[in-house]
Amino acid sequence: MQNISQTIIGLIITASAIILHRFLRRTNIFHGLRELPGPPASSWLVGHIPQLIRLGQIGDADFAWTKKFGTAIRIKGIFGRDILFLSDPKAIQHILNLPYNYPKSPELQTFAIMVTGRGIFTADGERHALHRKVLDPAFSQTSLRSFVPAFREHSRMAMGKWRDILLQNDGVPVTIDIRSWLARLTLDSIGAAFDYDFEALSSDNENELTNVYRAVYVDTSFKPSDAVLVMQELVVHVPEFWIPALLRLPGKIMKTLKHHETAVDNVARQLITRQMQSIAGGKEGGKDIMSILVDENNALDPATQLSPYELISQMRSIVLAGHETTGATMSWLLYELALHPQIQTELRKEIVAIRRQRAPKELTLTDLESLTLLQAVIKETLRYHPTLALISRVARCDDVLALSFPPSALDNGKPIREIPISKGQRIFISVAAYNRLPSVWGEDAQEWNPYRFLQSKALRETTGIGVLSNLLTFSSGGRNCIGWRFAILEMQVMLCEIIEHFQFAPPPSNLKIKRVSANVMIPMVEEGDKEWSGLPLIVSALT
Ligand code: HEM
Repeated sequence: MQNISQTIIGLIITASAIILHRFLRRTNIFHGLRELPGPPASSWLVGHIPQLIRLGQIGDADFAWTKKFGTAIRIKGIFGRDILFLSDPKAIQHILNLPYNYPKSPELQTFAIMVTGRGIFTADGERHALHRKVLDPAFSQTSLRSFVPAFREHSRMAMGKWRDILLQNDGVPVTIDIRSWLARLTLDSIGAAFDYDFEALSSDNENELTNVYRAVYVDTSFKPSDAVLVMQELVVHVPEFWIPALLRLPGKIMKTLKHHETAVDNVARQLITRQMQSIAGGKEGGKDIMSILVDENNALDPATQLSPYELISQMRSIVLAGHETTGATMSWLLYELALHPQIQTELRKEIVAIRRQRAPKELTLTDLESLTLLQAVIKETLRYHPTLALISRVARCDDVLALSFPPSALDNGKPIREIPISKGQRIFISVAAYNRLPSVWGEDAQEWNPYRFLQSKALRETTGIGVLSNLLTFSSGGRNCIGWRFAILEMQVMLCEIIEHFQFAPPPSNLKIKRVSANVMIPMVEEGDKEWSGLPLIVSALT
């Protein structure tokens, strides 16, 4: 009897120790993060998450906290969890250069599996490296060059539709929801890169697929309630093999995700079958992304090859990651040009001048590269409006992070130069805040000013972050955006076509444009007490 009670007491003590240990780890009472400054949280349940993704405009909290507390801050997540909130270049660089030591945080990973399956976006470690190896050739310079005619053709198709709208209005400038058109244009452009017509532009209105994508972005993540935020945290504990069952649950979010899965998987299956049949028939494979992917995969040792499910997930990942991000960036770009008419005119002059030199031939890639203001306008928009404003990670092992800008004037008077990181530590990397650090971008970092990219590099602090001009917008390190060159090229082509022929002015004054979080940062219109996702601009035709 005594033995039994001793065993029970032993079990209770062990269980309590485990619970206490987990609690302490979670709240970081005893380690380095407790020294860091940060804003007070008004809710234990959801911490600062609403400020980041639900209240005000996206980036507002990031800018205010960074200005007040510095580039390494402690904030609160769900159930009082401490989160390291970073905009510090050295610390960010370290984390992103070790992608498998700092994988995606579990709640993001679970959601990403629900949306994209098991493709490049959700693969980890060696499997992720294999996904990149198989995909890299589809994003080579040669491959990208072959997509240019399709980018051009689809831009012209969208412009033809805008001309029709203007004609119906007797040529008088008209308000057009540019975001909806750019979402359709970028969806068709990425479809063309898969040699598939999503028919987003040719349909009279938004078609089933464009609606599905809009729903994936807006319905699943715009202004999530506290209950949804807590659910996302709890779903992490559900084993992965239950995810297909979760997608069958009732409710708007699950219904949208299931609808998206079915719609895109059907297309992906058709494309894989088409390429397999070409190979079986001895025909030369296509040059589109899926054909290259299937060919590269077939060349691998059969033991390591990607499964058909992984190939399908690959298409889901690329189409999702590749169209709305570019569409939203282009929307913000045209919005900024509408707000800065002088720069819009100067950009048009640059484009028209090179077009006159080349006519009747199309512009070459070298021509596009030579347009310095065009490059600067794209880079400045990527800096100012990063469509993925927050990158979320978790530490897989203990580590130490060195800082570029140690927070000074702490209570004990000692600046913190390094932060000890414990295994399991959640980290939010604020792309929005880093991209506007005055210490990196200058005192006018909070202004949209493309000329900063035309000044001497010496005027800006070089952080070595990212794939392009110190920007964090395409992330950095081994999990950077594989499609960044695709996005830049597509935007260059679209911009050349559109700015030459159309002029943009700000939306009517009763409409207020806000930057909101809906998986990506999208424009939201406030019209009285109504809110809708879109970006209406006043458009006039020039030629
Ligand atoms: C302006 C447009 C774009 C922006 C701002 C952007 C941004 C990003 C960012 C920040 C990441 C890292 C996410 C993370 O690790 O949590 C990422 C990853 C990715 N992007 Fe992009 N992206 C853009 C366009 C594209 C395009 C056009 C494609 C494909 C055609 C693409 C495909 C991908 C893929 C497949 C990944 C996952 C890479 C990996 O995990 O190895 N993106 N993107």
